[in-house]
Amino acid sequence: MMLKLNVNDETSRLRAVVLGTAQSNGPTPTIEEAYDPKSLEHIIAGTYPLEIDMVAEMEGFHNVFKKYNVEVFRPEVIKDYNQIFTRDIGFVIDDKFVKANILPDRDRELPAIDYVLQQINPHNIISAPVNVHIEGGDVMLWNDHVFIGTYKGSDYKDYITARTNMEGVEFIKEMFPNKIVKEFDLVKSKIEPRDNALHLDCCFQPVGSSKGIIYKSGFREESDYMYLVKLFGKENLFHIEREEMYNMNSNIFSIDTNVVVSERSFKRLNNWLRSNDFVVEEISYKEIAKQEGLLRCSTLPLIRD
Ligand SMILES: NC(=O)NCCC[C@H](N)C(=O)O
Repeated sequence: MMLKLNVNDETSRLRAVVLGTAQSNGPTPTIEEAYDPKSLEHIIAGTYPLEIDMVAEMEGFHNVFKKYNVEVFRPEVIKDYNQIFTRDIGFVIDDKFVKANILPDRDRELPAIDYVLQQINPHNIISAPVNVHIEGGDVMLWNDHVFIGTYKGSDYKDYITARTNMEGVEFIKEMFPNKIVKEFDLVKSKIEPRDNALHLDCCFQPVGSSKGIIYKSGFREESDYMYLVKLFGKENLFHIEREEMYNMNSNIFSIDTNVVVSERSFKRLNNWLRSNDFVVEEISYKEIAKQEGLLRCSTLPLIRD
């Protein structure tokens, strides 16, 4: 049976997804090996998460998918390799699977889902030229729109936390001429996770059919933030603070327009969601959060209604 890919937004009823794995995550990385500032912070502090705890957290996530009868694919396990954040290794737009051109430190992750790609019509798989950098955490669908996080600074190449370049934005425009592609210039830091929007989903994400979660200071340009305010309406955006951004509140995950998986410590956000008639499936994900990724980052949706 071939997979009939279909993703047009972030929140329609989910039918099939790739969920990353924390199995054989490997030993705690060295300072030199870290490729995001939050992992770095925990490596230095001696609080880097343990595999056994992260595996348990991902099982909790998997159980929510089972409850909602979502078909779940897992990557083949590579020995001692981090494969938690499947989101970034590729993404689906409409019926096309776009292979990401990811950070070289992470380039073994994509071949581990080859068995999934083999169930997709090869005409629907897109590869980008080598000058294109793009990761799935920066790509977000909103009906006619594709939102893309990028970094426009001339020092782009110095930032290991800048993962999507303007060539990546142009590539998506060329491949999807019928979409309105809007890029967002994100703040980046190599050393302070509170001032680093690693991907767009670390400072913004739509929920439901008309709402969104946003961290204003994640955007280098106020006009980019204003674009989303105009599109969604200010009253529909839940604004998070610096510490909430650091804890990754914008990185929850939607199973349906009224069902959201969230971290149980996100009290203020979860209350807002419930008061707006969302069903909030609360799970524990605080250990994985130490690696500067959360629930959206751990998933790669293949089919939504
Ligand atoms: N979409 C995301 O924000 N993914 C999180 C990736 C975290 C991982 N430590 C990285 O730096 O690539």
